[in-house]
Amino acid sequence: MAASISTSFFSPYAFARPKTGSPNKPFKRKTLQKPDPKPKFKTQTSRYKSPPDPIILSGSEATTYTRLPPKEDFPVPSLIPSSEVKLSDSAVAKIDNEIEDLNSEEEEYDEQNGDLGLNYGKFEIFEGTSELEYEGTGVSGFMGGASVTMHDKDGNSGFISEKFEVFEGNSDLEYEEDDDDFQEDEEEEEEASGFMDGRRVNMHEEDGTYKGIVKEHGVSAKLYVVGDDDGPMFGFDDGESVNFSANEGDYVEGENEMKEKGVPAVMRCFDRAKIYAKAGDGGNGVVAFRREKYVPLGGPSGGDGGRGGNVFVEVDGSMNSLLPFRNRVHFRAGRGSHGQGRMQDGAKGEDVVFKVAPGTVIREAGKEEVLLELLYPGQRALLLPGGRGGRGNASFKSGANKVPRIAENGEIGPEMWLDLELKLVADVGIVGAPNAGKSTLLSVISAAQPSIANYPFTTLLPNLGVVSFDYDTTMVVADLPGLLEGAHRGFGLGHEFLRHTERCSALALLTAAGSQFGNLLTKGFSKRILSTNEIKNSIEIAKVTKIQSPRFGKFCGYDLAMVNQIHVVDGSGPQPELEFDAVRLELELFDPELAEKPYIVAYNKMDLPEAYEKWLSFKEMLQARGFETFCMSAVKREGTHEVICAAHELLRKRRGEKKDSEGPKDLENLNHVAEMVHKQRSASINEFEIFHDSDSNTWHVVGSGLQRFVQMTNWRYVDSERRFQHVLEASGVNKSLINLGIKEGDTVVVGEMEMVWYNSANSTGPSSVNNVSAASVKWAQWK
Ligand SMILES: Nc1nc2c(ncn2[C@@H]2O[C@H](COP(=O)(O)OP(=O)(O)OP(=O)(O)O)[C@@H](O)[C@H]2O)c(=O)[nH]1
Ligand SMILES: [Mg+2]
Repeated sequence: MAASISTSFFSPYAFARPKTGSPNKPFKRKTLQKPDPKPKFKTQTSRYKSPPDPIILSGSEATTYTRLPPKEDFPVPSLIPSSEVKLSDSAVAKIDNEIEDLNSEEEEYDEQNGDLGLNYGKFEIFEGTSELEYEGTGVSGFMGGASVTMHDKDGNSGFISEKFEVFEGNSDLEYEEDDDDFQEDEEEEEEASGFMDGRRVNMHEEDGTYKGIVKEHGVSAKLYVVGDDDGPMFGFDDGESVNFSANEGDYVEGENEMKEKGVPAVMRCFDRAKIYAKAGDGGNGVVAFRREKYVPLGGPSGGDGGRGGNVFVEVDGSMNSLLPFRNRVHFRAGRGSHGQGRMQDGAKGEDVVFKVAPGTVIREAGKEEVLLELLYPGQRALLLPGGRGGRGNASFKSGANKVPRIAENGEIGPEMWLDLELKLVADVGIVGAPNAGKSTLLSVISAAQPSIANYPFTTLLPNLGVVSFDYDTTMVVADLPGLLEGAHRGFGLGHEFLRHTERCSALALLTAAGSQFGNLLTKGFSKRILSTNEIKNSIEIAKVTKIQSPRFGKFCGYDLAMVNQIHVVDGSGPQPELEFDAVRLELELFDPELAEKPYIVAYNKMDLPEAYEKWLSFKEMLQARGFETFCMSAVKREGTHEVICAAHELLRKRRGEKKDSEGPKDLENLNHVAEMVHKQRSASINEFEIFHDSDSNTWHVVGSGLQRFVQMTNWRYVDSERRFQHVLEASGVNKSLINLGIKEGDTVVVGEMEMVWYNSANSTGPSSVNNVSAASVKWAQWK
């Protein structure tokens, strides 16, 4: 109450008015220097992140790829020169040698022809592979089997003929224009073209901005470029900064970082996304009075506003990538309805739920701290709670004030930019003996490019690939290191290894054990098969290691339950049946549960006569044991489709079973983020800090409780101002300001309100609030 304020000699008045309340005075925005009293959850940091690790040729890094399903008519170079293939000189192995030859040849060529040449580094950026052949003289060569026209030194003639499919034969990037048009455009309007991520884009001028269209996976994205011809140019593609330069090879950095060149957006967005979530604002309360015949003095009847909608995040077991977030970035819950007369409260705002794949980690954008780690299908977390509805005047009725003319605004819902990262969990693991053709299979069914070579242990770390059946149906397949002797490859990799395998559960388990085998082997068991006991010991050690790393253990536990297997058997081996049994035994010894997971058997290398001959007996043997077996030639891409269809069927069944049997039971309470947000926002009004800006004589009162109070105060109502004065007094703000030496005429800023300090002693008296305000208040302004 105003009277209580008068007890102090320096009785302060801080007055506030909304900007609309001052029709006569011009609205002025005041620049405040410090501090920044921004609400905690409005953090907006750069949308750019450090670039992903470059893709390298060696198979020693865990890599993730995705692409559309292989098409029969896809223009891939024939790798098999004749019907019979000797592994030692198989075409796939040959490519490695050819790359080496190419490198040396290329250097020679550059030396001889100073001004024409092949820019090897340039090709490397396209997904890091180098199936690149050089034809010799002239200005053309071959890459991935497609003709490539070389550039001259200026970089302005020539381009890769055909479409972007030339890059490893699997990218669907293509230009809008065809080549001929492109050449013409280039001559007529040289400044109207440039390079984005190494690709030339034709631009046209429109309203002073250069615009162009880049087509990717059949979807065209508009590219806007600003800048001048001399300086670097920056482009924006779907609002995202892209590297764009006038000259090929120039590198233009984005705001904070550079993008990985040549990687289609689909791949970049596969396991990362940045989204915006905002909970709904609360509805406003209203001031209303009951007016009814025969009911004199009906009393206040303004209802409360409805609560804003919440933002939930839910794990969807059928998702295995974050690609859907390419289409939708903003998730806003509905706002609560306003209250109405006759004590009618507003309706609650609509909730919004965004779904993520199992294994998704959520962080506040730009921060390291993990907010949520969502592993299990069905898990649901309240991420942002909706804003509280404002109270209507019926709620302010009290013995002292039976006719309250006050109602609150609804609380603004919290908002947050979130970084999502998917720590991928494989749906299917390809297991088998070393050299069985596991990596070859993965390379054929997905866009993954694992190292393939005709010797055991080529694969040291898991490779992941996404197999797409259509745009909606995909599964993640992991190519695992060879199982039998692959164990001893773990030696020396230690925890580096674990870091990489974090994303691939099944593998993680197997290889963790492997590294222990490796340690044993180095202790003198080298080059001989371990005894069962030794293997069991190793497994125990491995399990302990696994448990020591909580996250690792968590993923392992989860993945183990999820992973199905494609067991690839090398048909060309001396005894495929024995090889098959040995791998099963290994799995069983490692973890009986793992061995019991559903699997299909794929008998590989059917193109080789020795495999073909043994196929029938192998099939009969497995049929007798009740297994369905497929035969295929991974290299020739024959029979692989049936294998992945069967694997997918297995997965589908399993997902169905899991849904029925497990469901989201015993799920831990994941609402801690919402609780944290709520706690921060509803801090007590007594918790505040005061900062003084002596240049402008401004006092900033910063405290989330007070700021929230200001935001929810509806200044249209007379009583609001009195209540606000009371809060300033009760919270101790006035006292603190006096102690700090505030002087008459100084500015006080609380939340969105700006007021002038007034000493009541100089005024007509504290009780006449209205008079004082008329005489002294500088109208409050919204910042
Ligand atoms: N003829 C023939 N050769 C194949 C076939 N599939 C794979 N190969 C060859 O077998 C060799 C081994 O293939 P990879 O895919 O590296 O085998 P892997 O199982 O991944 O081997 P590790 O990673 O060492 O365990 C390579 O030389 C392949 O070219 C096939 O269907 N037919
Ligand atoms: Mg391999």
